Amino acid sequence: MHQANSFEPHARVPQNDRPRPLHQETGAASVDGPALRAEAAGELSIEGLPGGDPHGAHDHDGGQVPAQHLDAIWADIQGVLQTFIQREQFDTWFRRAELRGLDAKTATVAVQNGFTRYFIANFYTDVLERAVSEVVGSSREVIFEVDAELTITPRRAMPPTGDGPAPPAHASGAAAVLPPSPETPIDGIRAASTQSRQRGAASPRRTDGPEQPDRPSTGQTHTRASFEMTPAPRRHRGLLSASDVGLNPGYRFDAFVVGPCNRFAHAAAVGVSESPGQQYNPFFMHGNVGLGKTHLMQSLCHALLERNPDVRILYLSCETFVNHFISALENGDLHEFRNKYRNVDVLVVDDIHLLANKERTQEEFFHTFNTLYNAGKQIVLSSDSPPKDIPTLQGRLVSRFKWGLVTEMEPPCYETRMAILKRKSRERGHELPEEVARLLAEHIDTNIRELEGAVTKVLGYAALAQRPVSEELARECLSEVFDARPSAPNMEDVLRVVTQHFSMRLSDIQSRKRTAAIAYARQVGMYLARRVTRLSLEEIGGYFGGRDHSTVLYAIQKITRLSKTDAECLSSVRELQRQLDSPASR
Ligand SMILES: Nc1ncnc2c1ncn2[C@@H]1O[C@H](COP(=O)(O)OP(=O)(O)OP(=O)(O)O)[C@@H](O)[C@H]1O
Repeated sequence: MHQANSFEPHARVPQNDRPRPLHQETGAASVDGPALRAEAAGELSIEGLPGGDPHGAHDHDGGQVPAQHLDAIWADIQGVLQTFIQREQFDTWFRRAELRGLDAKTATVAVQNGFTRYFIANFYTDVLERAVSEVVGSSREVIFEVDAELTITPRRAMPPTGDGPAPPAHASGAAAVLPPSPETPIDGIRAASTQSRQRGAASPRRTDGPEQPDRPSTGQTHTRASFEMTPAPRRHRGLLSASDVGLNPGYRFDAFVVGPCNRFAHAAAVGVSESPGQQYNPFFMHGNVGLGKTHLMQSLCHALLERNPDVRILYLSCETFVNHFISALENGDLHEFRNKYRNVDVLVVDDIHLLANKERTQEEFFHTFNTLYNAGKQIVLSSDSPPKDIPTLQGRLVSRFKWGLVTEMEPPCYETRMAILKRKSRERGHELPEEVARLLAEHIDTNIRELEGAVTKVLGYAALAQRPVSEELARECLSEVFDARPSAPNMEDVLRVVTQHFSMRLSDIQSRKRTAAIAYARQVGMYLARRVTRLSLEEIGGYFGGRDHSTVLYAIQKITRLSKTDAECLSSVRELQRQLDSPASR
């Protein structure tokens, strides 16, 4: 059974591969590349920063950094900011901002409106100043100015809108050339949503819209309109251009290996593709990462488009929906936003669990859902957990998500793993020897993406080394899978030892409850999480019921203090730390 929810943060974040602040990683990084860097580093130096200031954040003239360097410096500051805060927060508050001035004492940051200034000044000054300090090498007071133009003009230097925080630039400046991954969007549409958001000119603010009834007036299948395609002949057939992913040509039903773990979801997806907007509406798939949700959703889209190339499919991540909505609110473009989302035949939203804790967006999604549903349009959703387990999801959305078909994708059984391994190696032009397939299937049992990665690695390694694919070779190149090296403790371990030690339920630790005992256990957990993982304060807060970074910081400070003065606290912390350090006790 899928159990991810209990140990997952409210927003999914990578644990161990977070980019470090740029100066720590490389000592020099810039979107503008080595030329600017060399010029700046060569000419200028800054007090207290060994090796000089990579950006030339120091000038010859009155302490002001020359304007032509500000964009590169800001791009780096944005990169560091993205390692401190979650991407949605970054996108909301900092993506459009610009650095307008930098001298020995201050950094002047322009933002698009007074509300943003108020919000950043009140809630993000600390992180912003830390990021500035990390990049320029010493602290500056941040001063804000408002520039309404930023609402509509594109940023001069914009960090990439990828799947995660902007990766740090590497000192060498040489990017590794990798083959396109099967998950690489093929039509480059991903950036379009951001651009269109920036293009949107301010128009009169309209935050109200026609409300939809809370439930269809009678049974769903009778009252909804039947599924009729909106006649919209288009030059480019495929997903609507507001989609933020392209369809991977390999993600089709016939490339999907069916086993007991996914048989039901597969059958339902085929059913939806054959009669959209009917019995499986909405179609809600949930399961852990890498189990084939995206593959199935995209197969469904391919099949729909093959049947009718004019079908209007909007396919996007929940994050994009949230960002578009916030942007529409800011720009007073709600009307256009609603037009876009409510005039489709099929709405596919990946990672709908990201609606957690976003009240206004949930409200908007509720109305989008109702409009489409009542018009007989198909809604397809994927999530890491079932509707009822998505934290703070409004009851009316939970119930709507259950109206159609909710299905879980489970980890594949051994036979399915074997079949997938063989299929993936055949797709790459090789037959995996039986004993190698067995070895991989025995050791990689929870994530099909990892299974696929292992095939790629083994075949690639064999080709490079010009050796036959064998058990020995697989063990050699997948040492991380086979070596029984004790792994570093992760959040799951922290939560487990803390709940056991204090005899508490995980749900209590993650709840809003503030009784002294629960709050104390929670604080000890946050303290340990900071010591044994590389997660940011924000991320740690996510695992403790969505607490913010200042709550986590407070907890860490409190337990640090207490463990110096209170013997009981010290003994608890020591015992828990011992358990976390010893894999056998975890
Ligand atoms: N049953 C399957 N048959 C063949 N390939 C599969 C199957 N399930 C998953 N895969 C492959 O595994 C990889 C990961 O699958 P996918 O991206 O669909 O997972 P996901 O559940 O959407 O994960 P996430 O939640 O991380 O987005 C893809 O390359 C996909 O083609």
